[in-house]
Amino acid sequence: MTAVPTSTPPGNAQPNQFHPIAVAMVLGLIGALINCFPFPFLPEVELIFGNTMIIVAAMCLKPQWALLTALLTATPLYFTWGHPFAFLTFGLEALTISYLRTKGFYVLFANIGYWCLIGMPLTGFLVWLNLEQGTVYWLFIALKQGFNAALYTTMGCLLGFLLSDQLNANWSQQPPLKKKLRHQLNYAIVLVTTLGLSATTLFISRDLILGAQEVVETTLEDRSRKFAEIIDISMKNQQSAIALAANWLSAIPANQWQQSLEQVHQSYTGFLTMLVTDHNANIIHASPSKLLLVDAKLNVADRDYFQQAMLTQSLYISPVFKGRGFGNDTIVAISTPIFDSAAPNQPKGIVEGSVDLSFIGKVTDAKLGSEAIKVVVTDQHDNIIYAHPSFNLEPLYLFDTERVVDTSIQDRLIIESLPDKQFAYAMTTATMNWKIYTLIDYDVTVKEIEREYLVIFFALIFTLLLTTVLAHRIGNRITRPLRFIIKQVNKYDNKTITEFAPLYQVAATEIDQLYNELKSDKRSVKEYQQQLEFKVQERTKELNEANQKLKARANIDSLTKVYNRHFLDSRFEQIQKAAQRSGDNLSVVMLDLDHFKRLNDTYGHITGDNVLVAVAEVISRAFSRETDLVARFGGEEFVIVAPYISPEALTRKLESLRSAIAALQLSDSSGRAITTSASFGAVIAKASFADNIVCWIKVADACLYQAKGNGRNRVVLDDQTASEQMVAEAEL
Ligand SMILES: Nc1nc2c(ncn2[C@@H]2O[C@H](COP(=O)(O)OP(=O)(O)OP(=O)(O)O)[C@@H](O)[C@H]2O)c(=O)[nH]1
Repeated sequence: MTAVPTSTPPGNAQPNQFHPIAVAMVLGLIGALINCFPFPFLPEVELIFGNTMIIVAAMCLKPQWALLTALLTATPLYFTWGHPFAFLTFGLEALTISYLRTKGFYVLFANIGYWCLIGMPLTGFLVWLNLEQGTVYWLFIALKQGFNAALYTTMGCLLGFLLSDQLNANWSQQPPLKKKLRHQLNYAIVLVTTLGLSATTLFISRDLILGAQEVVETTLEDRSRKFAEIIDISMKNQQSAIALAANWLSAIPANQWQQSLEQVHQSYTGFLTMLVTDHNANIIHASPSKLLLVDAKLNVADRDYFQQAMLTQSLYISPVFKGRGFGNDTIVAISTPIFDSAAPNQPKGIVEGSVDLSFIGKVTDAKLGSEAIKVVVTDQHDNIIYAHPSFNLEPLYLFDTERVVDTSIQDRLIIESLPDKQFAYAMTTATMNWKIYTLIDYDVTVKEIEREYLVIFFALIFTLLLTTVLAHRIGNRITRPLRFIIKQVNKYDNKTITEFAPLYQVAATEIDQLYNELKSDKRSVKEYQQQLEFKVQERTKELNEANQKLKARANIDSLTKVYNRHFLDSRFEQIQKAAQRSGDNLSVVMLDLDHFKRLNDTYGHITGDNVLVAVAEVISRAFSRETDLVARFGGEEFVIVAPYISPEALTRKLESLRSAIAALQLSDSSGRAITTSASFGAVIAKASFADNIVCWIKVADACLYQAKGNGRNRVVLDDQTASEQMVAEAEL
C-alpha cells in the first residue's frame, strides 16, 4: 500500500497545540492506571488494555514521545509480572509504529507487522531465556501477547478513528494520512473485522479452554474418588477376611487352625502372608505354612498390629511399613484378636494378614485423553503406599509436595523428586485416612491452551489476509464508479469524447445522482465555453480590423488620403531593395505647388486644403501601380516613388501629370475659378544608386529648385541612368 505524506510537515506546532511531553505523559498515566487492573481472561492469561494508549500516542506523537507513553504504561506491569520485559517489547512497539506512522503507514498494519516480526519472537525468546519454566511457556506467552496486542491495537485505532478530528486539531504531530478512498475503505474494513474477530475468537476460545480445564479437573476428581472407592472396597474385603478368620479360629479347636488359616488365605489372595500368634505374640501358625519352617520361634510382641489388636480387642489396620520376618515387602497389616468362647474378654492371640499393595497399581490404571493419569496413594501419615513408577518414589517415604496455589486455575503440586514439573491434581481421602492423589502433567494443560491459541492465531492471520483481499476488492468495487466518472470527465474535458458514457447500473444512487449533476454541469460549462470562444473570436476579429484601420490611419495623411512621410520613410527601403534585386530603375519625384502661399492668402486655407486634396487625387491616379508610392512630404509638397520605369516613360508621365494639375478646374466656396500648377524635381537611376531616401530626395530637391528657378510649372529630371550606362560601357 502506498502512503502519501502530506503537505503539513510533522511537528509544525500550531499555537493552540498542547506540548507533546504533556500529551505523552497524560496518555502514559492513563495507560498505567488501566494496566494496574489487568483483566483476568483465562488461567495464566490477563489482558492488558492500558496499551491502547500506546497506540493512540503512536498515532499522533513523534517516536520519542510515544516511547515515553509506552514506558509509563509498562511500569505497573514491571511490578505485576516481576520482570522488565514489558519496557523492552512495548517501548520498541511504540518506537516502531510511531516511526512507521510518520512514513505514512496505518498504525494497525504497522503493529500487526511489528508483533509478527519482532514482538512475538522477542517475547518468546526473552521468556525462554529468562523465566523459570520458560522453555515450556515461551510460545504460549508469546502468542498470548500477540492476541492481546491485536485487541488493544484495534481498540486504539478505533479510538483514534473516532477522535481523529480532535487529535488532528490539537495533538497531532503526525502528518495526516492522505490515502485513496479504496485504501481508506480497506483499512476501515480490516480494522472492524480484526477487532470483531479477535474479540469473538478469544472469548469463544476462552470458554473452550475453560471447558477443557474443567474436564481435566472433574476427571481427576472423579478418578480419585473412584480409586478411593475401589481401594476402600478392596481393603474392606481384606478386613472381612481377617475378621472371618478370627471368628472361625475362635470357634474351632486349635489343632485345626493351620488348615483353616491356609483355607482363608487361599480364598483371599490379596494377602502376601497370614499368621496367627498366641497371647504371648509367638507366631504359632502361618500361611504359606513353609514360612514357619524358616523361623519357628518368631515373636511379634513389638509389632503394632499385635499390640493394638490385643489392646483394643478390635480390628486394627496398620500404617504402611516394611515387613520383617516373613520377607521385607512394603505392607499394610490387618490384625484382629482371637477369642476363646469360654473367656470372651481374654484374647488367645491374633490373626494377621499382610496386604499385598501391588494391587493399587492394577486398579488405578486410567487415562485422560492420551495422557496417563498418575496415581499416588499415601497412608494416614502421608507416607507413600503406592506411587506411579514414573515418579520414582519409594514407598514408605513421606510424600513430600509443595502446593502451588493459583486463584485462576486449580491448585498444582510440585513433587520433590520432580522439581521442574507441576501437576494438576485431585485428592480423595479414603476411609482408613489414606489419600488417593490423581495427577496429570500441568504442561499438558498448557500445551492444550497453546494449541488452541495457535489455531486461533493462524485462523486470525488467515482471516486477516482474506479480509484484506476482500476489503481490497470491495473498496475497488465501491470506488469503481468514481474512477469511471473521473475518466469520463477527463476524456470529455480533453475532447476525446463528446458525450458521457452511462454509469454502471449497480452504482450507488448517490453516485448516480452526482454523475448526472456533473454531466449537466459539464455540458453547461462546455456550452458556455463555446459561446465565450465564439465571442472572443468575434471580438478578436473586430479588434484586428480596428487595429488595421488604426495602423492604416497612422500611415495615411488625414487631409489628402495619400501616404504620409512616416510611411514613405518606412516603405522606401522595401521598394528600393526589390528594384535593386531585379536590377531595375527607381525614380523619386518631388512635386511642389506653385505660389501656394498666394493661393492660400487669396482664397483662404480651406480652399488651399481642397486644392491639395484635388492635386493628391490627380497624382494618385497618375501613379496608381501597385509598386508606386505617393506621399505627402509636407505642406504643399508631394513625393512620388516609382520603380520599374524608363526615363522616357517617367518624363512622359510627369509631363502629363503636370498638365493635368494645371488643367484642374477648381473653384472656391463663392464659385471663383482657381488655377494652380506644380513644379517637379525628379531623379531616375538604377535602384542601386542609393539605398537611403535622403540621397534620392537631395537630387530630386535640387531639380525641383531648378524647376522653380526656371519659371515653375515644369519638370526637371536628373537622369542618372544614362551616365550609369556610360560608366558601365566604359568599364566594359
Ligand atoms: N491650405 C493649406 N496650406 C498649406 C498647407 N501646408 C502648407 N501650406 C502653405 O503653403 C505655403 C507654401 O508657401 P511657400 O513655401 O512660400 O511656397 P509657394 O508660395 O508655394 O511658392 P513656391 O513654392 O516658390 O512657388 C505656405 O503659405 C503654407 O502655409 C496645408 O495643409 N493647407
